[in-house]
Amino acid sequence: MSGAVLRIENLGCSYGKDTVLDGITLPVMRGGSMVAVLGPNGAGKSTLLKTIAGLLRHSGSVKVGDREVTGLGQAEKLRTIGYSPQTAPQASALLAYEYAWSALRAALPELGNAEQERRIQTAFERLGLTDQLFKPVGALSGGQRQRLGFSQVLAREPLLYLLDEPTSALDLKWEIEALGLMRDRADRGGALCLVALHDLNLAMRFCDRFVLLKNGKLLAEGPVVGGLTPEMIRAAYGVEARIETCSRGRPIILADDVTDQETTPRRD
Ligand SMILES: Nc1ncnc2c1ncn2[C@@H]1O[C@H](COP(=O)(O)OP(=O)(O)OP(=O)(O)O)[C@@H](O)[C@H]1O
Repeated sequence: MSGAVLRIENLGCSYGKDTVLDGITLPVMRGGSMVAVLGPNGAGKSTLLKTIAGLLRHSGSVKVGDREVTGLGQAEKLRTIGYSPQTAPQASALLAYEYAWSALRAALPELGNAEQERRIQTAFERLGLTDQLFKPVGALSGGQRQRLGFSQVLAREPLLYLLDEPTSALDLKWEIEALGLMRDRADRGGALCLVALHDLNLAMRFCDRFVLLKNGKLLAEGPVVGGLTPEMIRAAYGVEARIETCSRGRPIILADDVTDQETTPRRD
């Protein structure tokens, strides 16, 4: 594959009889971009990322470079696509370092020991895990475990990152560090990153574009700054929100009230 280019056309995906993605067509996405995948619970964000990762059968087309993702072999997929699921690594007796190293060895055996070690150490340093190297995965905190899962993907240095809520267990500092790292991979490494997020302010701060899903359909897409509007937020989430400018000149979203009658408890 020559570069990080992703083409999605008329994508559909079902679980049994239930259609959960329907007719999703997106503009071509290229390396250097970080795209927020947004939408309420159950909108289809994880399903979209899993489908792009080639993990689910689908209709329509998902092309990574000039190849259908379903046509990529396992080794090629692991080299090209870094998919990080919503759930952090399961507790186990493996040491954190063994966990990361065995995954990297399986994905990129051609790297050799020295380069594998260098990449893992770099990823651990960037994610503040150096002190946890020799701890069993089961002895890590939830946020440390989530960072460990992320380190495994970072160490592979793929062209395409698919991160499903990578900050859900992280504290304020590590939210900024983790998404800053991804922004850096896009800006300086030419990677393309799709990241499912619930925090719209993190999306506004780190991503350049967004894809907004609702009920498995594309509600809107575009540049985050100027493109994501209070009307879209209301339509997607049933929440009244304002977009204001903070003292540093950055846009900030303030959520005021739930407006969706179906999800507002009656008081009478
Ligand atoms: N393995 C599965 N089998 C059947 N239905 C599923 C499965 N996984 C997800 N779904 C359904 O598909 C729909 C989309 O789920 P998905 O996990 O993609 O949503 P999401 O936008 O990532 O949600 P959340 O914000 O809650 O993580 C939901 O209605 C969900 O119930």
